Amino acid sequence: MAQLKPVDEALSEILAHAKPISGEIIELTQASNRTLAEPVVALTSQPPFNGSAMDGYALKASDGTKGTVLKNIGVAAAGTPFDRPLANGECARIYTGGELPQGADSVIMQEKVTIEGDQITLQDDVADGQNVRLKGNDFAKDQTIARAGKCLNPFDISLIAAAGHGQIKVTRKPKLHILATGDELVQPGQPLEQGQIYASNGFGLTPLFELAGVTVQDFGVAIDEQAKLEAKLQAALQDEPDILVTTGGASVGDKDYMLAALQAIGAEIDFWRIAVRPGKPLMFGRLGKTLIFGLPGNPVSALVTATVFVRPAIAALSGQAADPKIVQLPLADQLPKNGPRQFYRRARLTTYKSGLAVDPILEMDSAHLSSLSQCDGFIVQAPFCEGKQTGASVDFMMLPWAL
Ligand SMILES: Nc1nc2c(c(=O)[nH]1)N[C@H]1C(S)=C(S)[C@@H](COP(=O)(O)OP(=O)(O)OC[C@H]3O[C@@H](n4cnc5c(N)ncnc54)[C@H](O)[C@@H]3O)O[C@H]1N2
Ligand code: MOO
Repeated sequence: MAQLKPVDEALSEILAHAKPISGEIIELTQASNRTLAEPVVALTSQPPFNGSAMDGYALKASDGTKGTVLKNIGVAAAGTPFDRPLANGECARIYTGGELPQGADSVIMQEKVTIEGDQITLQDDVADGQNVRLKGNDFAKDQTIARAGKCLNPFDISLIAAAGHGQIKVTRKPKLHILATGDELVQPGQPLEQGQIYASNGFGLTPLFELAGVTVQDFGVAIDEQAKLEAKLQAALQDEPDILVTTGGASVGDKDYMLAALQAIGAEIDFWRIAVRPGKPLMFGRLGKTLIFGLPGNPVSALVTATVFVRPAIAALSGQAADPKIVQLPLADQLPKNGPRQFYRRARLTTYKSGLAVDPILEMDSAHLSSLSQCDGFIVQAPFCEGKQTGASVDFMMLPWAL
């Protein structure tokens, strides 16, 4: 058998073909989890004026000595500025978010004054600039506030709104099609006959990919006949998705037609079989602009390889830096040594000596879904690496929903 391709080599080859796709303008309300196609530059300074951080009185710091009596000459409310400049010995009532009147440079909280008619007496000293948010202290007009390639989270979206943008340019959402294979597969909800199992892969892969920011269409199940598989593949490729993901038929059994069927319809296969566990028979190829991932049928293999190989490709197509989110954490238990393939070993987050740690799950079967469902991520073990003792540090690929 040909040498298995190392994981890093396979990933670099995949990423070399996953170039960022075109951009489109969208409403900011639709921006969650979308990736910026260009930097966002502030249309205004934030705050746009010198404003108060407290409900109280705007004054000149030169008048701000404890015991001073000031005359209150008006109100500066948020949205309704006070239009007269303050003279020495004067103050203005101001609310949080109100613009400082001209001449004022400081604010005293209302709890720190006593009031009598239109006069206030300061109960504390006031420093220059106290309780004032200076214009542009958050960001300045024309400042870049978010970089191209940033996948937008809710906090980013508020920032962009505060900078005045109702629309932004993001990369188009990649389109991803899924096709399963296997005579034995039955949709959940249907009765199961002898020898059949439920088709579970598409159900996990769809949200896994959607969380990564693509639009998914599931083309169902192809039966194990090469001509029928070719027809199904052609249907799934017809409107040129950015990615096609198949599961099953990737190994060497007489009914494993995926490689032959992909070649027969004209796909160029870049590689088949990787030194990865689980997921050895993974194939990667291309047809036109579509990247094709032939994942193994075993459910754990399919979901792990989708995480390790397909998600970075989605990130790259979306214009993001591929970021596998690997962190170093101590082991909460012993870790057995590894064999010849890079192992993505199921593991749970836990605590060890009152810090965050990972607990390896010993189940290794690539069809065992309940252990996969219990894991928070994968300990990444290089080929042939030695076992490790409790407390030793390991590389951990955290799943997006882990914490
Ligand atoms: N002689 C060898 N046999 C196998 C090798 C090998 O190197 N030599 N590799 C093994 C490895 S590793 C894997 S992984 C599997 C992958 O096989 P296939 O990709 O051909 O997958 P299938 O045979 O189609 O299915 C395997 C298993 O998974 C179930 N399955 C398939 N699709 C689904 C689905 N959509 N939902 C749920 N379950 C699914 C299927 O019923 C089988 O039980 O090959 C090993 N064999
Ligand atoms: O690679 Mo297979 O997924 O080990 O069973």
